[in-house]
Amino acid sequence: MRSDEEVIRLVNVSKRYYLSSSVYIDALINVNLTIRMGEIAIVMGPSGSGKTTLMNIMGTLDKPTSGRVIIDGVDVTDADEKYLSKFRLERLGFVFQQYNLISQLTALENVMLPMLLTGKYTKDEAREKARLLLDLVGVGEFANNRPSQLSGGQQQRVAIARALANDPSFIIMDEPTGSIDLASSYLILDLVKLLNKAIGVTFVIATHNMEVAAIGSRIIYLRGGRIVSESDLARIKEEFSKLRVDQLTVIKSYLRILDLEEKRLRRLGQDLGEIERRRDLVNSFIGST
Ligand SMILES: Nc1ncnc2c1ncn2[C@@H]1O[C@H](COP(=O)(O)OP(=O)(O)OP(=O)(O)O)[C@@H](O)[C@H]1O
Repeated sequence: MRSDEEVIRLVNVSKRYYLSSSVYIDALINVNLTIRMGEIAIVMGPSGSGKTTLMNIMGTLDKPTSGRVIIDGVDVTDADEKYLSKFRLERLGFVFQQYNLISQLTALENVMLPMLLTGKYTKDEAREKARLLLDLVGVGEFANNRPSQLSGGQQQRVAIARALANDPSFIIMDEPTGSIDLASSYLILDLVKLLNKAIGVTFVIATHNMEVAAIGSRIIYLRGGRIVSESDLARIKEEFSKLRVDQLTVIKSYLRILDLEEKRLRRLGQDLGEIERRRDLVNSFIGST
């Protein structure tokens, strides 16, 4: 596969959910989208904007009501479930918020399973590759632990190793850091970046989290089932980067507090140096903005 090659192409994809014979929700409306090899594509948007529906369609877990879905150059729109489950196993990797590891199996066995299911690996080959994959994601020493004996971040890394097992064309991640602490989240994000840069793994990641989004090479922003245009995206980025507090209100209040403190210190006959220092700080901050 060449590096500019398309791994996903959606052509006029729409998805309508019927709640009754006459009431429906358009979860996706005429979505056209191409994801190329080597991208980290981020899917964002408000709750209910269609992210999960889009991810499920890209992962061949759901079918569009109309439009075409082409993965790895194969039009899978009308493919049956038997074909699709083999297709998913051999070509796609999935990492979910809740890890979805099999609780009765060890970390090693969880990573071996997708390889064994293809029938293309002997048990020894699968075991050896699974060990290497666990080392690669930094949890090799926990190979024989069951998921319940691992932290959330460690389980997520096992899930990434499992997703890599059959060398997928791309990995779909749904809120990959949603259930883990901050330190583990950074590890996972660094790992995703490294896998992308060093090994060229393609990722499609749905998230609400701007820190996750920041590792992306592209943001696909959904609103009301439609992809928001690139020009709107600049505005959305600006919205995100805006301070959520009104700077002027904070500064004015703070200056009033300093006035009050000054009065109090004068009353007590104390040194005003600290008050002056703080005023200078605020003034230099105002001067810099
Ligand atoms: N199985 C279903 N039956 C009926 N309506 C559905 C179904 N799945 C999703 N929807 C509706 O389709 C729209 C898009 O849902 P979707 O789950 O794709 O959004 P989302 O962006 O992933 O939301 P969130 O961020 O809250 O998970 C919503 O209005 C939702 O209520």
